[in-house]
Amino acid sequence: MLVYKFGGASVSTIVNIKNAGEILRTQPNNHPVLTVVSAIGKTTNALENVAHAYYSQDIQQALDYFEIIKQQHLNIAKDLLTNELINCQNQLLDFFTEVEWLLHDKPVRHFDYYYDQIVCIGELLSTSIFSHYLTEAGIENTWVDVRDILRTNDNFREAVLDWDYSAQQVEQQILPLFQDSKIVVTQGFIGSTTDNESTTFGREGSDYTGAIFANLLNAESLTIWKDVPSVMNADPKQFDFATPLPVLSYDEVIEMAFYGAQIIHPKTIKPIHDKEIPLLVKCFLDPALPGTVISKIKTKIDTPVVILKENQALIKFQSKTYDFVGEQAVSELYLLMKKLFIKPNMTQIGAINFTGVYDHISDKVQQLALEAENLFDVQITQGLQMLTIRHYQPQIIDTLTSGKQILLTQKTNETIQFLMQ
Ligand SMILES: Nc1ncnc2c1ncn2[C@@H]1O[C@H](COP(=O)(O)OP(=O)(O)O)[C@@H](O)[C@H]1O
Ligand SMILES: N[C@@H](CC(=O)OP(=O)(O)O)C(=O)O
Repeated sequence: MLVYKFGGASVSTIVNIKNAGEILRTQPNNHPVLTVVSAIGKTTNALENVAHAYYSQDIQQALDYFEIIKQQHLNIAKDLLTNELINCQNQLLDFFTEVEWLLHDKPVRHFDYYYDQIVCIGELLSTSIFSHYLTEAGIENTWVDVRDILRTNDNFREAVLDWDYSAQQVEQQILPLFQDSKIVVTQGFIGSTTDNESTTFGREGSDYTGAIFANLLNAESLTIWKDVPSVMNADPKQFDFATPLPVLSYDEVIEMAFYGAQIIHPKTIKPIHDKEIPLLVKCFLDPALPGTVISKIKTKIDTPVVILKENQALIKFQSKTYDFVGEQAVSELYLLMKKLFIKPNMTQIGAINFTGVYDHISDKVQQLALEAENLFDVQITQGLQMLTIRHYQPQIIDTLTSGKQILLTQKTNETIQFLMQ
């Protein structure tokens, strides 16, 4: 059993969808493949706009945004399909109706609940189109609504998997499907509660879904198909010195992901690490390239690995009373962060202040600052960059920090970090 994950980029155009189909058709040894697919291109961002417009009760704006998404998907289906077109359109229309019904109701619950009910549709649409395309191309497959399989709690936007229940569903519902066809197509990123409410695992969470299925199916490997030749020592879109890393250990990749390397979602590693399942990162544009093999084997890395995170916000929490910021104040701050599902990328503590650096997800950062104002004087600095260099050398530090104002630095034997502007 193999698990393949196709991200938004690998199904973003007609050519890419056909290409992903060919990867499945020509997959060596004709293994059964559980295929996890993300929303097409940047659909999730577009659906986020629908959710925000809806929650601020600008219904017309929400419907207008949604109309664009509908047309984009209908156009892709029209361009891609002939025999399967009607079946696919009918399935798409059912999903559209689900969202439109919701958009006509008044919001009475928390934003994160509505976010998940709306945003989950991206993966349902993409998999419907992809599965119908495979059928049309003569590649037998079965489409599955992953919300019938992956059960989560109701932490909307950051749902936690019920492993036992989901394992049962995989055994009872997924495994028998492979008797009919070698390929099962399902959605990344989404799940569902016991009350059949849709949930999501956090942005870019489809890699995690791939890892969940690899674990539950005891897969031979998990392959994540990307638009780059492999995992590299930096994002090639940001740095032209980026070079491929052909082999990596789970330990290295979990650190890279933790520090913000956009190539793999941080939650992906644990489920495959626990069953020692290799993770292959391969290029969908050229499947013959070797890509990167990630496994438990420790490898020495000679080249510095660079991660640059943009859009960071520094929040300085200063004691209002000139009392020390001790364990009581720090634990209250962490409880607040837990409540808001926001985690610091870097922290520093002084006598009368605590400093945290966060991804600037606007609603969360503002809310944290606002709620912390009961306890601290709060000051936010936005628009910062966080540079992390693993296996650092003096020369690369000089090159990458030259001309920058450094606001914070942290250093261990392996990793150096700079918050800069
Ligand atoms: N260390 C890295 N090595 C390779 N690519 C990286 C790295 N860090 C970030 N990237 C970026 O990750 C992108 C692919 O990931 P992503 O866009 O999330 O794909 P998808 O949405 O298809 O899963 C690449 O285009 C590349 O710009
Ligand atoms: N579509 C979701 C989940 C995801 O993982 O997407 P991608 O595989 O394209 O990063 C998102 O954009 O957050």
